[in-house]
Amino acid sequence: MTIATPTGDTQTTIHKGLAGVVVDTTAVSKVVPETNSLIYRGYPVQDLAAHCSFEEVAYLLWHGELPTPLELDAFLQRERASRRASRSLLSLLAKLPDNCHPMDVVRTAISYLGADDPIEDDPTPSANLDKSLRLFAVLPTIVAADLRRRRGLDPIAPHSHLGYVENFFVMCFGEAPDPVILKAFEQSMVLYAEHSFNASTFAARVVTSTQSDMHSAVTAAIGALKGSLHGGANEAVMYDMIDIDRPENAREWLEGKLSRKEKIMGFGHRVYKNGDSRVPTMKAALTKVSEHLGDRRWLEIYDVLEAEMSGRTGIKPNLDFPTGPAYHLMDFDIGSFTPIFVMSRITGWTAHIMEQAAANALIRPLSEYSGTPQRAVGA
Ligand SMILES: CC(=O)SCCNC(=O)CCNC(=O)[C@H](O)C(C)(C)COP(=O)(O)OP(=O)(O)OC[C@H]1O[C@@H](n2cnc3c(N)ncnc32)[C@H](O)[C@@H]1OP(=O)(O)O
Ligand SMILES: O=C([O-])CC(=O)C(=O)O
Repeated sequence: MTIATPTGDTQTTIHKGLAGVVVDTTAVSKVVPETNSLIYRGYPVQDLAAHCSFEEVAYLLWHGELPTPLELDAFLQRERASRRASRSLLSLLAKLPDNCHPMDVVRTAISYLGADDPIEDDPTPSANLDKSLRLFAVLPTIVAADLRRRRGLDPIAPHSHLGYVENFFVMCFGEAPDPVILKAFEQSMVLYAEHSFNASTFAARVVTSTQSDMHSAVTAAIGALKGSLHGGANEAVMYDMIDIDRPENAREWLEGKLSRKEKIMGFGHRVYKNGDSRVPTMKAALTKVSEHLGDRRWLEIYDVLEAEMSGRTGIKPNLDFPTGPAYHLMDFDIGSFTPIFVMSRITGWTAHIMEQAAANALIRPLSEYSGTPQRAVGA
C-alpha cells in the first residue's frame, strides 16, 4: 500500500510477515480472536470435537456439510480402501537416512505419491477430491511405518475394519489403546484440522495459485508446517518439558529463558492474542489422558508454565502446548508429533487448495527494494 505523507511524498507501508493483511475470502473456517472462537463451515470446533469423528470432520471440510449416514458409509468405504501404501513407496521410505526428521519422510512420501499419481495433472474438482481422500487415507500408514522403522520394527498393514484413529494406533503399536486415549487423540485431530490462512495453508494456496498440482501444494505446506514457529512447536514443547523434568524446576527454567529473550515454545499466536480457542478442549483431553495413565508430571509442568507465562508476559498457550505432552503420554515418539499434525491438517490444506483452484488469482505480492541503488557495470 502506498500512502501520502504531509509533505506530499509517498511512503510504502510494509506489512512484515503479512501481519493483519486480509488476502482473500474463505468459506472453510473462521477464526475470531475477539470471541475466542473457531468455526469449520459454520460449526464451532468444540462441538465438532465433542460429537464428531475425525472422518466426519474431513467430509465436512471438503463438502461444506456434515455427511448423512449413507454419505458417511460410502465415504468410510472409500477411505478404508485407500489406506495401503504401495510396496515401492514403503521401500523408498525405508531407504531414507535413519536420522532424518520424520517430517522429511512425510514430505518425500507425498512428493513420491505425486510422481506416481496417474491423475496428478488433472485439475478438475472431482480429481482433486479423489486426491484429497487418498492422501488423507494413506498418511497414517506412512507415519506409522516410519515410527516403527525407527524402533527397528516392520510396518503393520492397515486394517480396513477399523476406524481411522483406532487403525492408526494399531499400525503404530500393534494394538488399540483404551477409549480414553482414542477419544483424546481423535479430538486433537479435529482441533488440528483447519485454521484459515496459517502459514502452511497459505503456502499451499500460493503453489495452487500458479496452477501447479495438489501434491506439490501439499509438499510445500509440509515444509512450512515443519518449522518450530508453526507445527514444529508441538515437538519443541515436549523437548522443553523433558528438559524441565520436574514441576518444581519449571519456574526457574522459564525465568532463564525469558531473561535470555528466548521464545517459549507452545505460547503465543499471530491471530489469538488472548488465548487459543482450541486449548481448553485439548487441555481437558490432556488432563483425562494424564489421569487415566496416573501420570500428572507433564500436566503439572504445563500448569506452572502457563501460570508463570501469563503472570510475567500475558502470553497464553497455543494448541501445540497441550498436544505435545498428550502425544508423549500416548507413546508417540517426539519426531512423529508434527507428522501427526500433517495427518490432520491434510484435510484443511486440501479444502483450501480446492477453494483456491475454484476461484484462482495468482498470488504475487510486491516488495520494497532496499538494496544498492541502480549502478552501471564497470562504473
Ligand atoms: C499450531 C501453530 O502453529 S500455533 C504457533 C506455534 N508456534 C509456537 O508456539 C512458537 C512460539 N511462539 C512464537 O514464536 C510467536 O508467538 C508466534 C510466531 C507464534 C506468533 O508471533 P507474532 O504474532 O509474529 O508475534 P511476535 O513474535 O512478534 O511477538 C510479539 C511479542 O510477544 C513476544 N512473544 C510472542 N510469543 C512468545 C513466546 N512464545 N515466548 C516469548 N515471547 C513471545 C515476542 O517476543 C514479542 O515481544 P516484543 O514485542 O517485546 O519483541
Ligand atoms: O493459525 C496459525 O497461524 C497457526 C495455527 O494455530 C494453526 O495453523 O493451527
